[in-house]
Amino acid sequence: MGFFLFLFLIISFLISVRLFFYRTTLIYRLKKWGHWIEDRIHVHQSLKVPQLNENNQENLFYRKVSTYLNSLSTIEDSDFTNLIYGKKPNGVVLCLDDDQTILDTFLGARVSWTNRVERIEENGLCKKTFLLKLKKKDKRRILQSYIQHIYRASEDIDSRCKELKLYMNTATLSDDHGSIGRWRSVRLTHPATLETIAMDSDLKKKVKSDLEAFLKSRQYYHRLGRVWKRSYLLYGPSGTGKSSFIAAMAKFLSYDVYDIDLSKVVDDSDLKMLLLQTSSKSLVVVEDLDRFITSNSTTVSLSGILNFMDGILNSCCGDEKLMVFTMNSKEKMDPAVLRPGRIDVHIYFPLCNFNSFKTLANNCLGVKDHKLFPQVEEIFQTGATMSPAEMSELMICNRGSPGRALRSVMTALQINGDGRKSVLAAEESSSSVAETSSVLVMDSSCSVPVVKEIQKLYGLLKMKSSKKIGPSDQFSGSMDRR
Ligand SMILES: Nc1ncnc2c1ncn2[C@@H]1O[C@H](COP(=O)(O)OP(=O)(O)OP(=O)(O)O)[C@@H](O)[C@H]1O
Ligand SMILES: [Mg+2]
Repeated sequence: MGFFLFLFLIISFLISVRLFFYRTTLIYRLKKWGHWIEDRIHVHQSLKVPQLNENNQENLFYRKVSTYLNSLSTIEDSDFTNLIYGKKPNGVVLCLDDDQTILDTFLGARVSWTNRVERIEENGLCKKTFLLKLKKKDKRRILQSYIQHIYRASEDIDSRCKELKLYMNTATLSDDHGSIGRWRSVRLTHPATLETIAMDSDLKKKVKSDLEAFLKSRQYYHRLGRVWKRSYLLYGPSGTGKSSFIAAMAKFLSYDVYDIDLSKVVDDSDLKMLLLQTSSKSLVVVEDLDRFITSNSTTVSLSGILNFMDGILNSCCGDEKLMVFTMNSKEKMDPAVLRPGRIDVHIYFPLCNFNSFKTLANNCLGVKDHKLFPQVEEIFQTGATMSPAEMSELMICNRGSPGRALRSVMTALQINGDGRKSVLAAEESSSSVAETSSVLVMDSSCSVPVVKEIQKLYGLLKMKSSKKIGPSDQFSGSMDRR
């Protein structure tokens, strides 16, 4: 009995000591002393990573080390650190303080980094250096792979926090800030994401997984001896979300967008030059390709465009590229333009159906369900439809009252419905949904003239509704329209 009591007391004592160590900073202190003693026993080597090289130019490795160190979990656990406003909205990042040291471990070796900042009295400038200290015995074993690890990790972080850019080609060479050769850039601020695009949910999933598979297939493309690129054709009536989808794709992939305006391209070789000046991990976009090809409104020849879409030059302008072309209709297109390899994925953007209406109602009005939904569904069943652009603007104009917004959508659909029925009946026979291993095709009915009719009708509706709505609604109701 006495023995068990003694054992119990010993165990309780040990648990209390352990709790005491962990609840206080003692364990932390002990670890620190342990490291201090270990550091005195081993021979260390120090390596400097200066911010500037001998020509006073930026040492890019310094920036990579900085990104890497600021992402380490040890910085979160350090005694003190700086909180700095980050690139992402509402994002705050941790940042090493001057002369702060943090620890890192790699392949079982412990290394320390010190953020050395020397102030130069004469000119008041600072000389910044990262000082890497590691055991001499670990140096040969880990240094090479540790440097590669820092490179990879910082590039990964950079691509995740990257600010996306939209490049547009200019008619002449530009030396403005943010320009590269003939490309001029602005921040890509389009708010569309794949989630906000009203689109058949299965198709959206297929596109997402196609994009994800593309991102992972570097080895595959290289083994096949093919350029790591994929081409998409987005086609459908005006206002169905093709341009918004491009912005959403760019965000999903974290790629910059190079938007080529063919009317500003002088000739075939000019088009080649533009392509050569694009970087990898980008989306190269040509909007309204059908208009340029069928109306000869560009000085670029058809063969120039075909070579641009799938020529030898593609292999010289950086890997990992998506090419996206938009059209209202592909009917009058030369089959050579659409052949696999030039276009891998065809995505049709249809006018609204009940499902896309629900997505738009959720986006624009924050309404997931409403008592008027069954009536709207009935109207869609009669074959009435309109473009998502028209529908979302009707909703935005009336966003103060979801009921009024839905009624205005219903009225627009009803007035238009009779006219569309005959069009849809004629087109239904030709509608199909098909998919092959490399090509996604979704065809259904569309007719641009009808969209124009709705635009006229929409003008009338807007006038009517603007009489009832408040000043903010009137403002958005008078938004510029195509
Ligand atoms: N499928 C959609 N889902 C969500 N919003 C959409 C959709 N289609 C259009 N819109 C809205 O309508 C507006 C116009 O869309 P967008 O410019 O992407 O159409 P488009 O197909 O590129 O038209 P165009 O052929 O005339 O260039 C966008 O601001 C977007 O908010
Ligand atoms: Mg567009």
